[in-house]
Amino acid sequence: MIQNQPKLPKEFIWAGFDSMQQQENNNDMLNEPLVDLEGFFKGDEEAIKHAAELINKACLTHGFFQVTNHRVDSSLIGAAHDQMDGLFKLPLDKKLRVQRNKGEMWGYSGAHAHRFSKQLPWKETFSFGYNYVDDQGGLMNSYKPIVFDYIKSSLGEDFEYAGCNSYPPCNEPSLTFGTGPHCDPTSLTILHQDQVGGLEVFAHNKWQAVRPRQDAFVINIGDTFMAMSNGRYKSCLHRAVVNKKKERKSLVFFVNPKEDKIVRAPQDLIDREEGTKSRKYPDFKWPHLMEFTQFHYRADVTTLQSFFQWLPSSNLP
Ligand SMILES: O=C(O)CCC(=O)C(=O)O
Ligand SMILES: [Fe+2]
Repeated sequence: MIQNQPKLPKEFIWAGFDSMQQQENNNDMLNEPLVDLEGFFKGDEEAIKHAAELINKACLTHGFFQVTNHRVDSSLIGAAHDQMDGLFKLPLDKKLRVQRNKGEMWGYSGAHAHRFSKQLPWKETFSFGYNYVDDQGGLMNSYKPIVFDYIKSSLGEDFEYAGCNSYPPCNEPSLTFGTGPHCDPTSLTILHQDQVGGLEVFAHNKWQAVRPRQDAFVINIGDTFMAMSNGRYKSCLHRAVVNKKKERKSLVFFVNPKEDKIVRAPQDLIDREEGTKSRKYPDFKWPHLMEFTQFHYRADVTTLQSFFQWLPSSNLP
């Protein structure tokens, strides 16, 4: 297994990459808003207004916040982590039976080696599709109303997929990344991390660590939501670093528009723009951005610009 090697194999070395800055000595903690949803669930108007203000400000600046009192039972979150732990502990030959091959969206993958040849991420992942079924108050049902309504009302039934990440300990953590710097191509990403820590967000011109909170879900804006808001809401630039001693795990849930819907900022939002009132992004459909980021390009800081350059040549319907 990769983590047992004394020296970092060269495919995993990201040194020289611009965004390595501050990898070592990164003690800054992000002061992201922690949004308490208790008042939202109780219908307390003042509390809802306050939560909306916090979220709005976070989305305008760095696209990242955490929510507490989300009403997802902690035992359910614990059970999801237990299941994930069990998956990663399986012997490699069993994991490889569900290997995610080139051109596929789902399955097990070690370092995404089937997609990239260099600057591999120091992680293992399981990716799977998720079809929403009413689970009578379970995990998905509980947070769905909060974050999904806007996307649903403007873009129809959402399409979702999920993943589990495991970042093994690494002998030379400052030379690599668990997940390199990127913005998610998604509409929204919802993540629950264990207590090890390693998620970092680029905010106020520096990389800042996200304090792990067992009781919170991390929410971040992705490129699709940024396009839908005509660039007002920032797609969150983030990365995951690794450490020498501890394995870290995260559960991640991606929310996206339905395949046939056109991603386009609403006209009334454009009308409210100052100055030229122009659209900042061409129209697109989610499957095209997904195709681009899954099979042609590793999501990074400039995914959207690169996508719009690629799109005309893609021959997609
Ligand atoms: O594991 C993490 O904290 C980040 C994962 C991530 O950014 C992703 O899967 O897109
Ligand atoms: Fe991400």
